[in-house]
Amino acid sequence: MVSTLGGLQRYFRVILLLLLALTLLVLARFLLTDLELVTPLFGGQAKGPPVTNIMFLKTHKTASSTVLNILYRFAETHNLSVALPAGLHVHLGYPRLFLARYVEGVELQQHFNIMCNHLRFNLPEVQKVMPNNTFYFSILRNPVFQLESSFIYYKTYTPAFLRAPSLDAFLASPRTFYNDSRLLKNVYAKNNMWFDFGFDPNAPREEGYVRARIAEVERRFQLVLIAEHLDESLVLLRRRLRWALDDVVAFRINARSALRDPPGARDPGARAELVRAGLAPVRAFQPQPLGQLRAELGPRRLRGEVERLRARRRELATLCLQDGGEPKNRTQIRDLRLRPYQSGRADILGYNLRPGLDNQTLRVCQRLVMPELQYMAHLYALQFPEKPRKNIPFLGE
Ligand SMILES: Nc1ncnc2c1ncn2[C@@H]1O[C@H](COP(=O)(O)OS(=O)(=O)O)[C@@H](OP(=O)(O)O)[C@H]1O
Repeated sequence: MVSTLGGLQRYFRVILLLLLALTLLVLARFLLTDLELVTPLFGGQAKGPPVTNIMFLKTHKTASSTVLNILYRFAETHNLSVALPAGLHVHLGYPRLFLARYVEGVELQQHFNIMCNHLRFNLPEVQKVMPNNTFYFSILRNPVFQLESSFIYYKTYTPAFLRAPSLDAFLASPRTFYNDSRLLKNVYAKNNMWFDFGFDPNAPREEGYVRARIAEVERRFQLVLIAEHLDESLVLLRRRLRWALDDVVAFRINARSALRDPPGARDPGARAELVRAGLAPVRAFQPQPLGQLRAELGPRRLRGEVERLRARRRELATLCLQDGGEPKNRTQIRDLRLRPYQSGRADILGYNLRPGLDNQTLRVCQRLVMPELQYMAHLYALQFPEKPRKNIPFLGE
């Protein structure tokens, strides 16, 4: 009887200890989560006012219009000056190397807060326009996807693409179609991101040369976003710029309709082919925004931040967009101010807004979906009311 009692006591003690351990575990987990909730967002982040002097090197076909929309909205909301293309131009001199004189009003106003339109990077000239404490960042995309996007978008403009019957044919034998001598029109066909950074896309593929150029980029650019991990990249951008969540929430701008995609470019052989053909020294860029973020925030917090960003985007899509945010093709977009510029063989998608939005909501929603050219023209009119408006011809189609 005594031994049975002793056995029961031991049994209950073990159960009690297990329960205690379980309670502690639950409590610890709760406390940890709770701490994350109560500590200010991005605890450990350098404190200070939001960063407002920013140079974004907008590379081609890399989700850069989505980032541009973020910067335009921030500039407009905070009444910041933007280095916009002069006169009726829509680029800052691209594909020529950037010169300060391509910026409207540069002779009157020496420095601007934000520079983000397409340009070919040329640091000394950029420095004439941007303040010393400017935050420099850019964006890169997997060169295979970038080239696929570029091929369709510039199909009817770039000689190398014009001559190629299909993307597969181009990838199988790029030299058949690409000609160095037509560089300025062929920039979209070879190492386009490399070219945008101001480098020579036809330079010999020497390891030392490539490494030296990458070191230059690393010295100047505080951050390089990766299109394939855009949400994580935006979390990191927000952290660096000390911005609010809504400042970096954006819808996908300038996407192509899937119906017109040619098959083939995404097969694994295509990448090898691209690299073999010398089309992608950019592959040597290996920035690690995800690695940096995981180290800074920890994987659980990073997941939480990305989820917060996505949840807010879903919320805004429900608030602003027709049909739950389903992108629309050019014929479906009724408001010309919201119809994106169309190019080559691409069917570039945009959005319709929900009818019946009140004025304040309409303003916010319009800006979230306003295509790049229209937004640039809008900012230009605000910044230079005395100048003739930018002419956006396709609006009249
Ligand atoms: N959020 C997000 N995530 C991933 N990818 C995105 C995103 N936003 C835009 N995109 C894709 O980027 C392509 C358009 O790039 P750009 O805006 O840089 O084009 S442009 O040079 O300004 O014309 C275009 O690629 P393709 O659809 O492959 O053509 C867009 O779909």
